[in-house]
Amino acid sequence: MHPTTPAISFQNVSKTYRGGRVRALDGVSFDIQPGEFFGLLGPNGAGKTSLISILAGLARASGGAVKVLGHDVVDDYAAARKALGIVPQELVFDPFFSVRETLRIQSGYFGVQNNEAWIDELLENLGLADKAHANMRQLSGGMKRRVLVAQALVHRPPVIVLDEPTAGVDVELRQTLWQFIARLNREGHTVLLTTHYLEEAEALCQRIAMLKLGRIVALDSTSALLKGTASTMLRFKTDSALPISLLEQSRVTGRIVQIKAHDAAEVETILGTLRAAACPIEDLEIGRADLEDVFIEMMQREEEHQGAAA
Ligand SMILES: Nc1ncnc2c1ncn2[C@@H]1O[C@H](COP(=O)(O)OP(=O)(O)OP(=O)(O)O)[C@@H](O)[C@H]1O
Repeated sequence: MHPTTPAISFQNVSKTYRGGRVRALDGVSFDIQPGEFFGLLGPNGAGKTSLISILAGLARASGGAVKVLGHDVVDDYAAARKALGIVPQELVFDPFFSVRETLRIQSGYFGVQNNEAWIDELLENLGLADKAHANMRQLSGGMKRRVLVAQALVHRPPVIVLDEPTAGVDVELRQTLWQFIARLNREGHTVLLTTHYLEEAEALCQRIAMLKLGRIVALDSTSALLKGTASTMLRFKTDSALPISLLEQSRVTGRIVQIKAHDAAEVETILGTLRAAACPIEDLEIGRADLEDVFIEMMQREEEHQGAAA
């Protein structure tokens, strides 16, 4: 393999449904480099599942190409699939096999022999060691999800794809999972994560792509994305209407108001404006903007852009 071959390459990928009436992906292009921990974020319906399904070979792109370590997911399916470890959203298992049997079968599927030592390591690291002989149907939802992760990793894939792996998952599993995935990433595995938990993406991902209505609306290092936005956020509660001059930069949810500021001087100006307008505020907090703020800002910008284009 050439050293610059991307771990995953999306090249002008499009996907339409219902005879072209629904455009789920519209010219998506980006590369993920070997060893990266990459986040793919987007609101419901953005196209994340469509993109991951095409990557996994479960769906066909309507246009463009996807490659895994240089292997086209259609023309060179077996090689591309073997390079991928995909942790799906849905729990699908044969209920009659034990956990260890499930993992052995999956190893066999990828032609990996004598895999017991790695299976033991997976069971240990995912907190499944005492469940090795339990039948799948006896496991709780959280335990089943751990087996899904083990199953995805059983053939030691260089590229790991986690599709909303912690949706509805307890804190303990989230921690166990992230420790283990972070270790695999340090050891050189590439990780692609789709998540709704922005704090997870912020903590784990080196680069992030934001998808909206089938298009990439932002793609940058996590730190650059955070820097590109207003760095400070004022949060407070009020029962009064805000001064008009502050409305544009504010987000109001019931009594809770969040106002973006670029620096300390702007914070002072905002507080001065509130005072001058005799707008009483409670529970003032001044904090750093987080990825959620960036995300909302990007999504709003895109909406304005779409509005202007229409
Ligand atoms: N089989 C299908 N038939 C018709 N439309 C579909 C189909 N699958 C997805 N879509 C549409 O394509 C768009 C993208 O959906 P997709 O599931 O890829 O988004 P997503 O980002 O994964 O959303 P979520 O976070 O809700 O899973 C949506 O408008 C969705 O309604």
